[in-house]
Amino acid sequence: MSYITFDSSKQTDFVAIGRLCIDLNANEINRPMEMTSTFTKYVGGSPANIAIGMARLGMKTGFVGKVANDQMGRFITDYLERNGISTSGVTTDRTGAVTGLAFTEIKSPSDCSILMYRDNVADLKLQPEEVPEELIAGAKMLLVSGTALAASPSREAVFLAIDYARKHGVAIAFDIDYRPYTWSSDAETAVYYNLVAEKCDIIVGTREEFDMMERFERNPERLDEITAAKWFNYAAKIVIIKHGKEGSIAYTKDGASHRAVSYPAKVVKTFGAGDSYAAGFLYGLMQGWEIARCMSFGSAAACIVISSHSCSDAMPTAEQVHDYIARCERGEITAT
Ligand SMILES: Nc1ncnc2c1ncn2[C@@H]1O[C@H](COP(=O)(O)OP(=O)(O)OP(=O)(O)O)[C@@H](O)[C@H]1O
Ligand SMILES: O=C(O)C[C@@H](O)[C@H](O)C(=O)CO
Repeated sequence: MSYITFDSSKQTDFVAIGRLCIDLNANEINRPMEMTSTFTKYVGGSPANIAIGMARLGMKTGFVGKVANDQMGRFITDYLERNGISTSGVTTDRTGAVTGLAFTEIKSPSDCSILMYRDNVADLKLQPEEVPEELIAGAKMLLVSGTALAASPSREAVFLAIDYARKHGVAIAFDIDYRPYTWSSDAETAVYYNLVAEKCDIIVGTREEFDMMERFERNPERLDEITAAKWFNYAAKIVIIKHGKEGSIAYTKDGASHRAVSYPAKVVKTFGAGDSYAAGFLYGLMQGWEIARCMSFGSAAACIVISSHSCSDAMPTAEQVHDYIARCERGEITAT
């Protein structure tokens, strides 16, 4: 059953809006960051990771965002272009803003954390007038990432992008992407996330991220089905709640639900799971696959990324994901 309609006449498959940042992943793993001295630099930012994932899977992809007017900004735009992602919607900040940095700490495969430097970042200075209506209008799907709502003018740019998408029949996916360090008030966070979620066809988040959005509502046992039911009263057709190694649950507007277990993985670090899962799932939807197959594909894509040192660089091709699933089915991959 197809829950989302994609306009096949559109020239671009996927456009994401939000932050373009840099990951600095500690090379000395299995120790605290205080004891590391070298890092490897990758393009980062959740929506950037997802867009790179979609491009790696063969989707014609574009990006709407803002980069710093420095070497990091140029590193990012060069990387996007080398990965076949249109940067026509990427503008350069001229105010001296900087590139958001995510220092990642890998204390153990299951104990990872991210230290984010996000003061005066260029990505939150994206202006509404810098959102290209024609790029969004020509896409099958727009991805909105929640952290872009953390400050003006980026916040207003996102709402305008959503309006463009709805005006032009573009499917809208919302990856909640809640990063507490970027927000100043719980109430402000919940309000803006809810205002966006009401307009989206697909909503993806962890149980904790939905808890943040529901902080003023009655769902004391945090039941996933109660969470999902709310959004079907708005624009949502699919609501996905991710549960880490325990897998994920997808609810659809027709009342069905689909559980997906995770695949085994030789985990290097846990972060990047959500972005690769989102890319794999959304790719599957765009192929017209059943929900369960989309979830499995996303789950396998996540395993490939969490088994790697990077997020963006490790985003897999479709062939790699299919191969990973086949190897798991043959029992060739065991979890560590
Ligand atoms: N340790 C793991 N082993 C195997 N699969 C995993 C593991 N952790 C996550 N996954 C897969 O990735 C999916 C998304 O992971 P998770 O629920 O951690 O999202 P997230 O918190 O958004 O990820 P991130 O850490 O990137 O923010 C899970 O539903 C599961 O399929
Ligand atoms: O989203 C961020 O700003 C951090 C990411 O770049 C990092 O790769 C990660 O945490 C992915 O989940």
